[in-house]
This record gives sequence, structure tokens and C-alpha cells, in this order.
Amino acid sequence: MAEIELKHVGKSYGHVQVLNDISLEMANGEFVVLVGPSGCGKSTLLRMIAGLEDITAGEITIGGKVVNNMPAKERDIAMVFQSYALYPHMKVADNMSFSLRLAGTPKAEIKARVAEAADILGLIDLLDRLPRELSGGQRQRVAMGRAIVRDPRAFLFDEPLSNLDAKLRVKMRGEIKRLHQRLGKTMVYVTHDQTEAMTMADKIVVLNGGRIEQAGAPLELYNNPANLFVAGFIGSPEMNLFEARYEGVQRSR
Ligand SMILES: Nc1ncnc2c1ncn2[C@@H]1O[C@H](COP(=O)(O)OP(=O)(O)OP(=O)(O)O)[C@@H](O)[C@H]1O
Repeated sequence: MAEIELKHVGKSYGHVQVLNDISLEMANGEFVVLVGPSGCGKSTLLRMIAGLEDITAGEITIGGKVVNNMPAKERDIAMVFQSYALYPHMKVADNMSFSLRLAGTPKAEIKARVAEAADILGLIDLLDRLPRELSGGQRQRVAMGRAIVRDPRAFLFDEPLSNLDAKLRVKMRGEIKRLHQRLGKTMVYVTHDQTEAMTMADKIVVLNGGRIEQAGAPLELYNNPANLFVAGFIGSPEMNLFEARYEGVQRSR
């Protein structure tokens, strides 16, 4: 059974249709990367899975349960944003424990879960700092820590590394991949970065104009693109495309 399943999902804002007939299965523990040109609907799709945005057609199931009308906080899914969205006046430890405190989790358990997440992410020495006293990479790690402590059934990432410089991006990419291996949770990841998509994904989903052009393993898309759009979009550097004329098979006499 798919962990997250989208069946003929659509989204429109008034008359503007931004997502159209999206059907997609994400297996338990799969790392799914959404790519596509700016404005194709990647973030909207992610926000619909999270419950931050209503859907206007179709059905979303999480763990076999239809969640169309389920509020975000009941979906047991954590989202990590590009902007980190940390509380500036709270120390790292308080940022990480915020959702657990809100849920009334016992103090001892909060302490243990924060310590475990801080250990996984190398944040132990930074727990007493404020976000402004951290580097970009450290802030992004706190944002991930905040997601991990909740022990959600799935993680959603919306371009989490795009505010970091190239070198740090490579490092954090490795860290997120290791995190995925360690936690074994379903992760859905939006990016503009081809290399991120090719190296991190179990499955890449190429979106264009609110529709899925192709979904499959990175090498499957690279070796067998379903159409010219996918062929032109996947890979860095880009594939060379040129027109040719087919003249049939030459038969030997
Ligand atoms: N609240 C809204 N009202 C109307 N249109 C919206 C709203 N939010 C998003 N859109 C439109 O929906 C489309 C998809 O937006 P979305 O942010 O999902 O794209 P994206 O693929 O994530 O883009 P980018 O890569 O630039 O972040 C865009 O054309 C956008 O203008």
C-alpha cells in the first residue's frame, strides 16, 4: 500500500487551474523529488499534501486514510521550509521542542527527543543559542530538528537548501540523504536543482503546467524520457536535441 497517494488531484484558484489530474503513489520510505519549471505547481502540491492548502478535485490518502478534509495538524506530517521559519526569540532547544510542548508531551520525553534529534544533526553544542547566532546551514539543521522531534510519518521539504551557498548545499544534501536512510521515513522534496534531484531521489516527478509529464527512477527518466519536455528538462548539462528524419529500415537484399 502506498504511504501517500494522490488520485486525480486538482487545484484551482477561481478560474485558474494550477494542478490538473495528478495521480501519484509514494511508497513507505520512498524519497520522492518534485521538479519542474517555476510556477508549475510544485509548492502547491506539497502544501496540499501537508494540508496547508485545500484541494478542489480528487483524493489524497495518507497511510490508507483519505485526508481531504483533515486539518494539517492531524496529518502527522512535518514540513521544512526554505525560509527555515524559526521563532527568532526562542533558543534552539525551545524551537525544536515547541510542537511537543504545544501537544502537552511530558517534559522528560521532550528532553529525550530533543537530545536525540540534536545528536543526529550535530546540534548538541548549539541548543542554548538564538537563531540569529547561527549560520544558514545550522538554522536549516534546527528546522529539520524541529521536524524530527515530532517523529512524523512523513517529511515534506520545500526547497530547503536554496538559501545556502553551493558548498554547504552539497554537505546538507548528504546530511538529508543520511537522515532519510537513518529514519526510513517517506520524504517528498521540492527542488530546482537537477543534481539534487538526480542524486537524492528514489523517484523523480517532473511537473509542467500543473500536470505530471513523467514519474520514475532518476536513470529511468534520464535514459528513457517519455517526451521532449522531460528530455530537455532532466540532466545537467542539458541533453542536446536536434531534428532528424526517419527514413525506414534499410533491408539487405
Ligand atoms: N493563492 C494563490 N492564488 C492564485 N494563484 C496562485 C496562488 N498560489 C499559487 N498560485 C499560482 O499557482 C501556480 C503554481 O504555484 P507554485 O508556487 O505551486 O509553483 P512552483 O512550481 O512551486 O513555483 P516555483 O518553482 O517558482 O516556486 C503559479 O502559477 C502561481 O502563480
